[in-house]
Amino acid sequence: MPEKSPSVLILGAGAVGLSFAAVLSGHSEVSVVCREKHAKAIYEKGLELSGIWGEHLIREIICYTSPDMLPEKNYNYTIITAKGTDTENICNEYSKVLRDTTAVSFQNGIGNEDIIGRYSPLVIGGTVSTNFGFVSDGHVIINSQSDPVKTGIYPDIQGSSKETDKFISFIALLKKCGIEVRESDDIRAEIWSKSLLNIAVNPLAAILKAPIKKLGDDDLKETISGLINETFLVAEAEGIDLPWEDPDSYISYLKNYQLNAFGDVYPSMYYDIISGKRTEIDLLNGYISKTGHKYGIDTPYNTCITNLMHCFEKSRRILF
Ligand SMILES: NC(=O)C1=CN([C@@H]2O[C@H](COP(=O)(O)OP(=O)(O)OC[C@H]3O[C@@H](n4cnc5c(N)ncnc54)[C@H](O)[C@@H]3O)[C@@H](O)[C@H]2O)C=CC1
Ligand SMILES: CC(C)(CO)C(=O)C(=O)O
Repeated sequence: MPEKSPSVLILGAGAVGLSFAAVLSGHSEVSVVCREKHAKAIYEKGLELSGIWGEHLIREIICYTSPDMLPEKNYNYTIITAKGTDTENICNEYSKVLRDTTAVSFQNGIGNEDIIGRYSPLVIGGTVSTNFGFVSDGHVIINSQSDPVKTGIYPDIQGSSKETDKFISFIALLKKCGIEVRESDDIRAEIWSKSLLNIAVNPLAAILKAPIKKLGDDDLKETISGLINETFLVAEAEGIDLPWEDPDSYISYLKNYQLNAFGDVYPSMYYDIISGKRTEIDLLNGYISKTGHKYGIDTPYNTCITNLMHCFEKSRRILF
């Protein structure tokens, strides 16, 4: 069979990475770095994808479970979909690959692209406002979505024409595979905008063991306002141009649109907690707390929720 072009490697392929692998395999040669249990299931029965991005069963996915298994090869694109807590570690393990590729982050949180930029000559940032989960090993499901994928050259579009061409080809590939995508000339602002949702929703849903729609409860109004107000202040200090005029305009959008778009599903942080894993709190609320401190901005809500999540992480690890 002739090799499909371009070549894509997905590093840290779990719910998000395997879903992208399934759809990208239509028009590219996809390899994934994943855990043994998924590799085994994919080789036995193929990679299965269900849900709103369509039903797929793909047999030609190449799986690797360690750096020494990778062939000597320059991948056109290397997409990182590991949790933000694992970004540095996975970049380190796969640094040889990252040296000669365009690296893309499809992760939550603030700071991943800065880490990846130390390993790769060109970084494309991305935000994904879609809910992904597992049916079983090697079988992923996409439940709901509030926005298209947004991507842009990180930190801004001031790249060379060669870099811009690589970015344009990447967008074209996503579109060809049927992924709804918007290009952004200010991906930092997009990452902060997407993080507002995760900052407001993820830790509270994890602590309350509640689906996303429950975050509209009046009892949580003050807490969510506190979290978002502080994030707006820190964003301003960082020179981030958020697309909402003020915190209340974003909170209306959250309540009237985003909470309903996700409804009954649970955010990724909930699954981290119930499976006893570390969460991405330090790249979200923890990032606001730490950066606020740098500028002398008080962030009591974000600091409190970050500390609570750290305690919760520890106790869940003891319980499970
Ligand atoms: N699940 C969701 O609905 C959404 C998740 N996100 C974000 O996307 C990112 C990925 O999330 P998920 O796919 O849910 O996480 P996941 O935990 O399902 O997948 C990450 C996978 O990477 C693997 N991994 C980590 N380090 C590795 C290494 N060194 N070698 C091999 N495998 C390694 C993990 O074992 C795991 O299987 C996170 O930043 C998350 O916040 C964004 C939007 C929605
Ligand atoms: C968009 C959302 C809330 C989808 O589940 C997400 O980013 C997450 O789960 O972390």
